[in-house]
Amino acid sequence: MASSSNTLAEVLLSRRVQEMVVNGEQPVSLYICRDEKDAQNAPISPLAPIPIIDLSLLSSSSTEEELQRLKSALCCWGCFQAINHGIPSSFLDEIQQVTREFFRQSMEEKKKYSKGVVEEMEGYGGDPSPEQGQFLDWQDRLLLTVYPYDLRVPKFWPQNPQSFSEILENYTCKMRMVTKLVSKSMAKSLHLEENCFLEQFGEGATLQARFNHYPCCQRPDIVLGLKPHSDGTGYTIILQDIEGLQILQNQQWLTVPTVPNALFILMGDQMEIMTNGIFKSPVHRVITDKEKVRTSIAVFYTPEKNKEIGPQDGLVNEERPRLFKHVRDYEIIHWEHYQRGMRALHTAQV
Ligand SMILES: O=C(O)CCC(=O)C(=O)O
Ligand SMILES: [Fe+2]
Repeated sequence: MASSSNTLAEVLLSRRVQEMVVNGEQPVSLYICRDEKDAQNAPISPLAPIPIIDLSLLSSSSTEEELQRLKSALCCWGCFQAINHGIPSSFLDEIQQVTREFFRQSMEEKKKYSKGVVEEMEGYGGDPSPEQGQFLDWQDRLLLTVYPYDLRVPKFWPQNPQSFSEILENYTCKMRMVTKLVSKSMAKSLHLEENCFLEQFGEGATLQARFNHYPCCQRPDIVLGLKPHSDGTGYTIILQDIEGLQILQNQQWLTVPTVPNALFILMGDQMEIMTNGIFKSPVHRVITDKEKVRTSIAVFYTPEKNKEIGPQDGLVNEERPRLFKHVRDYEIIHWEHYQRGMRALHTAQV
């Protein structure tokens, strides 16, 4: 049975944050993540010196030097800024523009693509209501499965702006190219057969696009755009327009800088499992801002449904004993933990 505070969460989640902002409403208690005293003492978050990797140096005749820079980025940070990925900057501008246009439309138009409040993941709205005691995120989002094609749910694909679907189709092709190159390069950087991660992900590996809209918030000191979490994916490819994303490194929150035309690529828990703990899946969050609206597009790359994944053979040996079991559909257990404000990685440990 739903508790009273869960009912309140459901009432709040049936409304859009964007609507509350337009009505001049202040965030109510369920959006508040910390008390004001803690907020006053919170240290400022410096920019994170996240390595920049030139993807053009990784294609075909990969240079060993760039591969080792990639490996080192993923061992230390679990993420990197990918430049020279082959996607024209004009196209990156276009997909960001059409995302902003989607969220600028009337509520009536956007609500044609509404998801259910309590459980449904895909569609327009907020994430399903978390467990009691967990706070809500100051954001609205549109989540769409884009690959494989037969898993798409067309009723959630916006008809307006009219170019939305075509641009997303094109972005899906580009993301597939990026995942192939990055998955192969990660394998090569660890001196493994180049297709080994692609084989673990499987032919039917899924790509989901999450369009995040973070409206302005009058209390950025106590309200977050997205709560701290690691991703349950294999890995995630993020396009951000302005700063706001932070990663936790040595117990300190650091801001991910915006690098012009870069894709920010972040390991999820399943890559940490497949690399037997060599690559890290970083905890991250999104902060809010009083004056600036933030838009990001996160593409989640996740192993095929029902497919078992586990530490790659060449990465388990006497010096490096097996840290993780084989798992299947890990993202489901990840989500159950996420809703309780917990990480799920320990459930995969041996
Ligand atoms: O908005 C962002 O930059 C990150 C979003 C994110 O972490 C997520 O959707 O899982
Ligand atoms: Fe995330």
